[in-house]
Amino acid sequence: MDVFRALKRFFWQDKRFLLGSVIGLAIATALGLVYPLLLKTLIDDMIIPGKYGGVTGLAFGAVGIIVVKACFQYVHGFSGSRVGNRLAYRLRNSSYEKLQQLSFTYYDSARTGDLMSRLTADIEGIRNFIGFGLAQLLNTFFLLLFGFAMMFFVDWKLTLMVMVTVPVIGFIAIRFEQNIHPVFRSIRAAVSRLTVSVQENITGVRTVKSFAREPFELKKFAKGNEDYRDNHLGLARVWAKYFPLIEFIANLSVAILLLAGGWRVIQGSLTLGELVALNGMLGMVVAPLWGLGFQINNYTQSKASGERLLELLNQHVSIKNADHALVLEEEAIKGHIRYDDVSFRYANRNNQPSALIGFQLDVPPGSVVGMLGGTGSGKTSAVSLLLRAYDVGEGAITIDGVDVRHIELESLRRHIAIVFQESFLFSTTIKENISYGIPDASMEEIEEAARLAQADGFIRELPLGYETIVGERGMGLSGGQKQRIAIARALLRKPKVLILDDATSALDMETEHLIQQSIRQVMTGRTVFVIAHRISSLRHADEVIVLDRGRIVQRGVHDKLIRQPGLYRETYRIQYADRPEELGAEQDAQASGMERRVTG
Ligand SMILES: Nc1ncnc2c1ncn2[C@@H]1O[C@H](COP(=O)(O)OP(=O)(O)OP(=O)(O)O)[C@@H](O)[C@H]1O
Repeated sequence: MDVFRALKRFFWQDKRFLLGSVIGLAIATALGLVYPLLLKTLIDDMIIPGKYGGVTGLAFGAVGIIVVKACFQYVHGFSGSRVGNRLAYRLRNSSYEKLQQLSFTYYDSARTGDLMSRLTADIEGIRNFIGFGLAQLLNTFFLLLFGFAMMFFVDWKLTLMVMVTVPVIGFIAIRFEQNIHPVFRSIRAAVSRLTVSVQENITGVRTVKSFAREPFELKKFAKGNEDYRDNHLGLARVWAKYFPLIEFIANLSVAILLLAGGWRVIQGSLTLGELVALNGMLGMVVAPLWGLGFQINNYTQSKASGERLLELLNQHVSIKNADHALVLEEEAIKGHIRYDDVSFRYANRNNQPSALIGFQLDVPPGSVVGMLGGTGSGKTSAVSLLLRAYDVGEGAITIDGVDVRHIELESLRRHIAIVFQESFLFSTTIKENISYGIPDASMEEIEEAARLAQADGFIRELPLGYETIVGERGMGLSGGQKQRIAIARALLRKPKVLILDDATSALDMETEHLIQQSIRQVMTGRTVFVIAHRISSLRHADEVIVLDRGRIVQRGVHDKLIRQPGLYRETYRIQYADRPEELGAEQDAQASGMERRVTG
């Protein structure tokens, strides 16, 4: 019950409904137990003595009981669904809120399908148990209590005889629970694996098809499906082992009653009505014992679901606000960024070299920093640390002298806009995608941002213009179009710091050049980080950092770097190799100290 104790905060405020559900069912059940007593009265007091006058009254009494019983059943159903649905609602909200709080580190290893199944199937399992299963489990207990109390009242000796089977059934039920719980846990895990595989297959369907890997995917799915089936077969095996045992022992008690009770009726120490009543009551008590397996199932299943949800809800949030964190005010922030001897290693890469080592950088407000380096050299990691996607391992990053760890997260991220390598668009209109960071932006502001990002033109050519729905539910856009929408989204925020992480890689050089000009115009006096593999994206930077395996190996302006041997010059040579005249002219210009713009 520890799991449910831990989940108490989600349903305890509705304890009245929980109680209503339990008490409603308990009273309805207790009323059901009155029928055998009515039968006893009918046989012993009316049929055998031949006094038929009371039969009508008895029938009306039975109808009355049916009506009251139905009312209490309604209370059970109504209260149960209230508590269950409210609990599920709160759990969904809290889990979703937790998903928003969890940091990048968590998502580095989380699987979408698994999270989806926690938020749907697992919550559903808990809703069913708290809403109905719990009341039914308690009802079985009440039924045993009231049932045997009434049987005691009719004939205690006979009742004691049939009761010997109850501890045996109880013992088997407990063993059953112990055996079935791990099976349920693995069923839930198998469902989650299956969901992950379907979700990944759908998301990556283009890759699957273009590599003609459908047979492989089918095989992979079949493996998961087999796993799921085998788990269910395992469940069926446990059922098959315990169910007949419980049924046999339950029926044994009926046989004991018929044998001993029949003998006593013949002897005259028990009336026929009493035997019929005892038989009826025993049937009522034994029936839920058969169902005990189902209820235990329900309980263990929802316990397994609860464990999975608690695992998510109790997940440690590694990046959060420090006590008395400083709120960065729009007017006060200058944007002076410093990396002081920063080293960093990803939590899931303990045995591997650090992503950044001794990273030192001073970025005065209003400057443009370029970053170049091979794949995996640490460029994205360096900028991710600035917005606290992760916290530095050693050293510190400061903005205007304040350690980013002491700045309120929301205000830190409000002033930094990042355009990622892969632009993500939500399944909504282009307009809403651009205004994602500033939901109340005016149409003019949105259009202006799109113009700056060279996106306005193609957006207007779409049949529904800015109202066109894109993303999963909408129409597809080219990589370059998506990048431009993502850049417009960032520019609309007029951030103090703009980070372009290979954000123009899908654009032709001319468009890229136009966007660079816009950015220079919008970001005057503000700080820009440009991560790129193209020299044309970096050549106007105030300082270019060249990274290799997490270390800064070169730094300086374009003019200086093309004269030094190293990655920058190599990249420059490769990219301009097919235009030796430009390379030559460039070098001549350098020699004569002239400035010449290369647009590529
Ligand atoms: N989320 C992550 N979890 C674990 N390791 C990571 C993660 N992101 C990056 N790494 C590793 O950290 C190192 C630096 O990666 P980073 O993404 O910073 O490189 P990069 O220079 O931006 O590369 P690219 O140009 O390919 O984007 C690499 O070894 C990479 O495998």
